[in-house]
Amino acid sequence: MISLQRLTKHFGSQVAVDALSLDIPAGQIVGLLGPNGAGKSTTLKMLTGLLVPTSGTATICGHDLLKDPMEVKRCVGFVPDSGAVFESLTGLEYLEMVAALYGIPAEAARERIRQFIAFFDLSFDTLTDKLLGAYSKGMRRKVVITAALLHNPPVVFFDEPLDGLDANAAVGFKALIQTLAREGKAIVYSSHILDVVERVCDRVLIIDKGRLQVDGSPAELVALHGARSLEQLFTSLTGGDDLERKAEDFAKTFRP
Ligand SMILES: Nc1ncnc2c1ncn2[C@@H]1O[C@H](COP(=O)(O)OP(=O)(O)OP(=O)(O)O)[C@@H](O)[C@H]1O
Repeated sequence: MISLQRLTKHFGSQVAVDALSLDIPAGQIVGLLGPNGAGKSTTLKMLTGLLVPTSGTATICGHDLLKDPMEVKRCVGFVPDSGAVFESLTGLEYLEMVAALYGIPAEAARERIRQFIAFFDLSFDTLTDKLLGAYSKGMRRKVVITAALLHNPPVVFFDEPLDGLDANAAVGFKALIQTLAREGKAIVYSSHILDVVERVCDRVLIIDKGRLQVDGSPAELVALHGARSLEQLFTSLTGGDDLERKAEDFAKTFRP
């Protein structure tokens, strides 16, 4: 359903994403992990048409990213880590605008929006009366997730989706993506919350400096590398050795 073929992005002389090649079938939840600056967001931005690759390409639902960008956009939903929205619209205005852009008829859009606000426990009054600029971070996140799923895309990319969600909403969200995957959607989930990734994802990709380091199920990878957990595997692969000693040395600098 998603196929990357040597997907690459340079920013000047810096290689942010370095010849990534992989395939993701329908119904799979894939965790995209990597340290800060590894190239995760850049990869997702290329796959959603927000950044043009320097070389390589990808196909999504059979559509080539470079040759067929509009078809690709129809097939994907994206929750970016920025959570940026039009702050001077109400939540409902924003969602209706997104629905109109995807060509969803107004009545069907209202019904879908109603289902999402019930799921996320948002009040309809908040959605109609308050401008998005006045929403809390978590409320805004719920609206952005709703917007990404409104057109029922077969492929969904989430960049740190739990950021700002309270514990109840996070539990609901995890159940939601597992249900979406069972219905056949391919889901790519970029996050730093490793224990959630370990529990929710069928497959984990760890990238570092734009290159794919490992690819497999969490249990497989942990066993293969003789690690105690995904977190330990992650720190050993991505240069996090000696973190406790470094923390102690750093804390010492605050001593009088
Ligand atoms: N628009 C840009 N212009 C120049 N450099 C960029 C741009 N966007 C990203 N980069 C660089 O590309 C590299 C990869 O960044 P990216 O945002 O993809 O990392 P990330 O894995 O998502 O990191 P984080 O976990 O911190 O969000 C970084 O070194 C970053 O500074």
